[in-house]
Amino acid sequence: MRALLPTTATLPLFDVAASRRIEARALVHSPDLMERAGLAVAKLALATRRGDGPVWVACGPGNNGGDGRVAARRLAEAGVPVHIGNEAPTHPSLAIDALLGLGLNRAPTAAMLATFAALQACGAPILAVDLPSGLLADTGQPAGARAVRADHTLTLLTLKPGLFTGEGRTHCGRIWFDDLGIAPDEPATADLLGPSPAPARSPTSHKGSHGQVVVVGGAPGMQGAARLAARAALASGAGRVYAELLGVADDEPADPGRPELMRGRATVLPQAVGVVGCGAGARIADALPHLLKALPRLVIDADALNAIAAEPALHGLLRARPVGSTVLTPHPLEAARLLGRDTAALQADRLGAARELADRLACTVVLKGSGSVIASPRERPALCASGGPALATAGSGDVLAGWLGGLWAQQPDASAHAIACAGVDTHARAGEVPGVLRAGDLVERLAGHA
Ligand SMILES: NC(=O)C1=CN([C@@H]2O[C@H](COP(=O)(O)OP(=O)(O)OC[C@H]3O[C@@H](n4cnc5c(N)ncnc54)[C@H](O)[C@@H]3O)[C@@H](O)[C@H]2O)[C@@H](O)CC1
Ligand SMILES: Nc1ncnc2c1ncn2[C@@H]1O[C@H](COP(=O)(O)OP(=O)(O)O)[C@@H](O)[C@H]1O
Repeated sequence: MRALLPTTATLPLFDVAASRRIEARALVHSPDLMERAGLAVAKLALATRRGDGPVWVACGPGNNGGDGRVAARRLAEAGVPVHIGNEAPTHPSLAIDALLGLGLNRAPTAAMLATFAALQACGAPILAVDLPSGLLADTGQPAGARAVRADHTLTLLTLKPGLFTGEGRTHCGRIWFDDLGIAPDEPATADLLGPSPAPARSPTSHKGSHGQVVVVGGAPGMQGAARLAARAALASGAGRVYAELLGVADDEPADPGRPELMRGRATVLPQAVGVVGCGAGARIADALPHLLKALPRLVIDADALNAIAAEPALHGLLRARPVGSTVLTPHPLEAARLLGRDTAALQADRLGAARELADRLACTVVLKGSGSVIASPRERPALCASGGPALATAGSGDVLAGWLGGLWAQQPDASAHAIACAGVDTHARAGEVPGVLRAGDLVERLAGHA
């Protein structure tokens, strides 16, 4: 058993169907899985209970409840007072949520919701078995009005996508993992990203070795977004970074605070990686047909995504681009516009939505937000569990777009999917600070990583 985040390597994620197949095969040679699960829960309970009061174990009707009952027995054997039931004992030292796990298949009943509420009100830390009750393992969405908000979640046998995306992170608390001694014997449903190394820099390299980026955006009043993207591209180590600022006279500097940045035009930089759309306003729609046809590698963000959503003709140009040459970085609202649905429906299945969008537009899609999803046609999707609410501030998405463009400029042979996986995770890790991280400061933290 181990605490999982921050991840130190890429790890496999398995959805409910895959987890059940793995479990069924494992049970043939290891029929004592539930004993192992319960023992692991009991061990973590001993480490996380607060005080000497009884451990409350709330057990559901299925095997999740079975795990809870084994844990209760093990705790009792260790001399810990245990209370099994749907109502809290007096002054519990810990509450174990063993109500519902992988078998959640409908909105919780009123009686179940009442037990959730009692868990939440009992005053003890909550340890969820496998996943917080009421949370769907595939999507990280509550199946009904509410799911348990645990302080710790001990996930068993496999890691499930819903722990890390959607509402997963708010419900799981600290995530622990015990594989119960079983090695998964089928390909993962998705990858949970580990850390990525910075691009290598040869001792004899020069700026021409590290590629070019052109950021197209910065309409009147929104230059900051384009400048943040350009600064991030520069911080990644790109050799030359140009800003095509739609709202700034040609003889003005690209960024008075960052003299390394240059003015430039995508039309005369045919080898540059284009980072298109940051603070670009509606005018970007006119430039997009040329950009989509001319630039060999593109990161498309913000207003450019909205322009594409509004103009079906641009879908055809996107789809006509070479495989692996385009990354789209929508936040949930932008992704919802591109798919023609509402944000809540999109968030209800982030992994599915990102895959659908990637297939429809033949692009790599980074669906941003807690548990960013990276999906590309014919690739296994990836989930990023790094990052946190310090990134929930204006401009952090512009920084991501520029960072991806800068990484790609330096690694022209890398696929869009590989660049997106590496860049999203590094950007998110740089954002793991208490409080809020201003986007300009995020760039400085990223510069430390390059
Ligand atoms: N069988 C084993 O050896 C192992 C089992 N494990 C545990 O088993 C769990 C899966 O067990 P199950 O497949 O029995 O599923 P669960 O125990 O998660 O739930 C299934 C039961 O809950 C009911 N239910 C579903 N949604 C409900 C709702 N909204 N309100 C009220 N009741 C609802 C179902 O009708 C069924 O009776 C895993 O999450 C894990 O905790 C793992 O520990 C791995 C090993
Ligand atoms: N709670 C959070 N947890 C993890 N990452 C977050 C969170 N909130 C925001 N982010 C990240 O911050 C960035 C915000 O991007 P975006 O919404 O486009 O902002 P902006 O348009 O202001 O630049 C994305 O990379 C997103 O994944």
